[in-house]
Amino acid sequence: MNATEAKQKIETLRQDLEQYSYEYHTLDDPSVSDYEYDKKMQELIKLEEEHPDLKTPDSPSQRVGGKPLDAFVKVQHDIPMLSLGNAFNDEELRDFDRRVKNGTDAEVNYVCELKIDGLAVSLKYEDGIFVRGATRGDGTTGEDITKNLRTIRNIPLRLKEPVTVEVRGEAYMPKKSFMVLNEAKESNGEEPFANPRNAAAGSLRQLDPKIAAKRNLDIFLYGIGVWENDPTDAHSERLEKMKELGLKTNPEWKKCNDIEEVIDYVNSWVEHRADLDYEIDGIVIKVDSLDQQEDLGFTAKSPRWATAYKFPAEEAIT
Ligand SMILES: NC(=O)c1cnc(N)c2cc(Br)sc12
Repeated sequence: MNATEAKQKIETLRQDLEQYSYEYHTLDDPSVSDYEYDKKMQELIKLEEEHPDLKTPDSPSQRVGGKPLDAFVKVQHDIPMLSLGNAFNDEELRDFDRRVKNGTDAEVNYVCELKIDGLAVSLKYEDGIFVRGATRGDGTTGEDITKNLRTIRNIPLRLKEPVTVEVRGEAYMPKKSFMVLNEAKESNGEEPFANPRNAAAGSLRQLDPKIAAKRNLDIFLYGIGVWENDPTDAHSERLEKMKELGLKTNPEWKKCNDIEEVIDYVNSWVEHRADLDYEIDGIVIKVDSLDQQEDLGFTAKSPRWATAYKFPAEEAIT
């Protein structure tokens, strides 16, 4: 096989493997067996070893790569990753709604989303290629944890379109993985993690990507930092476009026409949060229109166009 044929074969294998991984991890609907996947991965690795000039960081063969880091590099977020104001009961949600309506003349629609109890992260894609992942840090400065985030199978190394965008989301550890990890820790005489959030944060702050790769972490993407040629006018459109790009968004989001519908959504999840296979600590409510978000703006710390309804702390998983 000459270099041109090898390049074409490598590209075909990568596209197949990315599609299989997306079907398996994000859609939960694999079209091939693990054997078929592994056979193609071995073929890709062999071809890349025979043609090292064709091995690139976005290859599926490069997910768990490199030796342990000595330390994490600090990174500046182009747009600060802010925190949210809180609401603790229905009346405080109505207060939020009144403040929003005082800040805009148009009719207000909201988007409600589950507030994932994990570690907030930023993923940067340039021309569709995953180039950098970082923790939220203090909102302005985070840590570069790209190598660890690359081990999360639901983070595509290449988007379905060559867009340049920075997306934000929450990396988390599913409840089942948390229990298995803590059982292993306790049987090794190690201190168990207190909760899945600490386990996710502790795993992503490992300097050795091979450790993070074993922690079965997952992610939901829910926001946008910088987006070149952003084609959307509403947050709900962004969630749909992110999914089209191959990014994993949480399926439970809901567009609500008024605050009473928001309150119904919140109260339904107070009752059903234990049914989820991941932990949530509340509901995030956002004004859907991006123009209205811009009109409402920000306080020093938080957007005026969003709030977080906080649940009481959940009983520890035992
Ligand atoms: N869907 C969302 O916007 C969302 C979900 N889960 C979270 N932990 C957070 C935190 C911020 Br800040 S936003 C958000």
